[in-house]
Amino acid sequence: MPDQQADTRIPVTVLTGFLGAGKTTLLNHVLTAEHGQKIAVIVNEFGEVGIDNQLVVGADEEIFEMNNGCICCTVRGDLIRILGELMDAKLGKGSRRKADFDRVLIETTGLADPAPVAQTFFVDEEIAGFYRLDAIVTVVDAKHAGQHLDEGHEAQEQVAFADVLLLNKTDLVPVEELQQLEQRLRAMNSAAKLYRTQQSRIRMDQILGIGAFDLDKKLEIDPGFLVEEAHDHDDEVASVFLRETQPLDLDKLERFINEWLVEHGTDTFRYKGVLHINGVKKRVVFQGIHMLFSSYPDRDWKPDETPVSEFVVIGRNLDEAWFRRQFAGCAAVTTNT
Ligand SMILES: Nc1nc2c(ncn2[C@@H]2O[C@H](COP(=O)(O)OP(=O)(O)OP(=O)(O)O)[C@@H](O)[C@H]2O)c(=O)[nH]1
Repeated sequence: MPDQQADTRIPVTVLTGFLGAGKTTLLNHVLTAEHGQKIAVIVNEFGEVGIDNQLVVGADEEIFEMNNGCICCTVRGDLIRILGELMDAKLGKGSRRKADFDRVLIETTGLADPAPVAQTFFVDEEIAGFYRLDAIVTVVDAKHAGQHLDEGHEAQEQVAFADVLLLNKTDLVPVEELQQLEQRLRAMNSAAKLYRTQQSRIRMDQILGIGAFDLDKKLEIDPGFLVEEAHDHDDEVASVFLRETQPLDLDKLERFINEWLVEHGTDTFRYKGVLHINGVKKRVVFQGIHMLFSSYPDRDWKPDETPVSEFVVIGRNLDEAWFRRQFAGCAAVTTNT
């Protein structure tokens, strides 16, 4: 491993983990922690419009969104472009205003295979000269990981490629189940550091600046790592994006979601949104993963924002027309807020 002290390249942390595991929660910790570092963030979401960027704590200017596909395939060109622009901004070149940052954090979609993202830092010469991949941090949802690892190739790749595994949501499962899951994770990846977490809380020095990414080890796991182009995705997973300008009735929304989940909970990986709810002055954040969902008032709508509800559902066998009808049907009779 190269000497980290002598290496002046910008360290990059790739944050992965299956849908809803706790990546954005971790990102928010990193952005609010006292580490005295300036961090440029690149967020990639599955679906046309990002919800996550609205849920990341007050760091608007540093967030670069990539929403037109999955970071590991269709938008890898975008990733290279954004990294190039950031590099120019740091060096004071090009048309962008100068930006100073000490490290880069990339939050991938829950459906991304981290290998091609990591590959970017080795195969593109300019990128490799300026950035150093520090670590791949994978957040694992203790409640749902069993199912995700049984079903999908992406969740397995995310664990196999991790340098640090955060076994998160330990509050939701009994300790015996945690131990079994830990054994399963260890069997898949014995080299990664493994920490149990709640709300993705972890010390910054356990995930940042750890110099953990070791190319030789990754080549042992995946000998084609540096040359692979295509990889399989679960093609059946799709997303539906819903938007409504009329204020919504939250009870109606919860009723239709519940109705859907009775039959489709297993196939519905993730649903989340920022909502404009009738009679509520604040934005309402809605978070759902399989059968578990909750909503809470967040901050007031800003004077320059037009309140609107945006909601995304990600899963298999989604009935888009049904969702559109139901969502539109949640528009409430307006009361003054
Ligand atoms: N009970 C419990 N819930 C948690 C924990 N960590 C995160 N959550 C909740 O899980 C939900 C998903 O968390 P996120 O941080 O948005 O997950 P994510 O991985 O960014 O989700 P995607 O970007 O959609 O893939 C949110 O409602 C969090 O508040 C935890 O340790 N315990």
